[in-house]
Amino acid sequence: METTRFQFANNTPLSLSPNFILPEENRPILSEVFSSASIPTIDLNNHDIDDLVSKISRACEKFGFFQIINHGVPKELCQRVLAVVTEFFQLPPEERAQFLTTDHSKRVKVFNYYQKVEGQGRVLMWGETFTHPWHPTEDFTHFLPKSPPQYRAIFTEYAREIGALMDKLLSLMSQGLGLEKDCLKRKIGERPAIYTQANYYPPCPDPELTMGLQAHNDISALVVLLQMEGVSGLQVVIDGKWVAVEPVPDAFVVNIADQIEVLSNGRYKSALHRAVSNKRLARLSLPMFYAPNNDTARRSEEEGKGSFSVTALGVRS
Ligand SMILES: O=C(O)CCC(=O)C(=O)O
Ligand SMILES: [Fe+2]
Repeated sequence: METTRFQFANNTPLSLSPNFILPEENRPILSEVFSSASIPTIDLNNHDIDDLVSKISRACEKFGFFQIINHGVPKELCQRVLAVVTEFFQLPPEERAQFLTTDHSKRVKVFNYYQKVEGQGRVLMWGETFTHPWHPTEDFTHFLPKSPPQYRAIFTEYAREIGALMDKLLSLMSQGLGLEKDCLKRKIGERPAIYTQANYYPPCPDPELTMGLQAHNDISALVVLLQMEGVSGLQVVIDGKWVAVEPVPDAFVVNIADQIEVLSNGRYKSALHRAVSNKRLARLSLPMFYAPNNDTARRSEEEGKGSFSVTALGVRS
């Protein structure tokens, strides 16, 4: 991937300046990061449904993160979506800049994450993010960029596949909680809030001084993330230690986000994770988020079930 000329859309010079350098206590200590051996890779092409449900359920309970292979989404489509999103980040910065905004209500935007550091103000993360809605059944295409020209067609096809995959995962997770197959999906509700967030991390001369994306929990319900092969960066906390989620060929990373943690009464874990930058190579990650819309979340609250809590599901922690 051509990276040397990468420029942020917001024109911040990409150099190890104080804009990007984190205070020592916030920096990643890469020598202390473990390999991903402990995060399960689950084969979805398993006709023994009880076995599959139990593998998924155990992964959700113990780690909140796992990878899936033989998931049914064509490899060639995954490659095309990564390629076209990469092409988006390779557009001249002024073209991407038309999507720059600090207005968080905007549904399509390019922005840069930052960390607020006492005494230092904002420290920028070493990456640029492009977010927009996706939905397999509703028309979202008018939200998508016209350039690169294939973006809309490829993303529409990809969204359809990921929508079907999300349904399957939600059904397996519901069964793992001892619930009806469609329970989680019903509870998350009609017209879910569905958005993607493409994260582009240029190579960084010293990844120990910066962060691609600071440690966070995802606030949605469920996430299916596609990452480039051969470039690592995603890390998750397991038993108090940072563990690398190395790319597995033709796999998606799946993670439980906050809403399913609450819905499952804490049985399924929303794990803390982050992305570090890479010294030699640019990295692209493409998480697809699935969440209840604001009305569903508000209604649940008004019905007196705590925050978006569904102890009403009868799940015991
Ligand atoms: O870059 C990654 O792999 C992590 C992305 C992520 O956690 C997010 O966008 O919420
Ligand atoms: Fe995340």
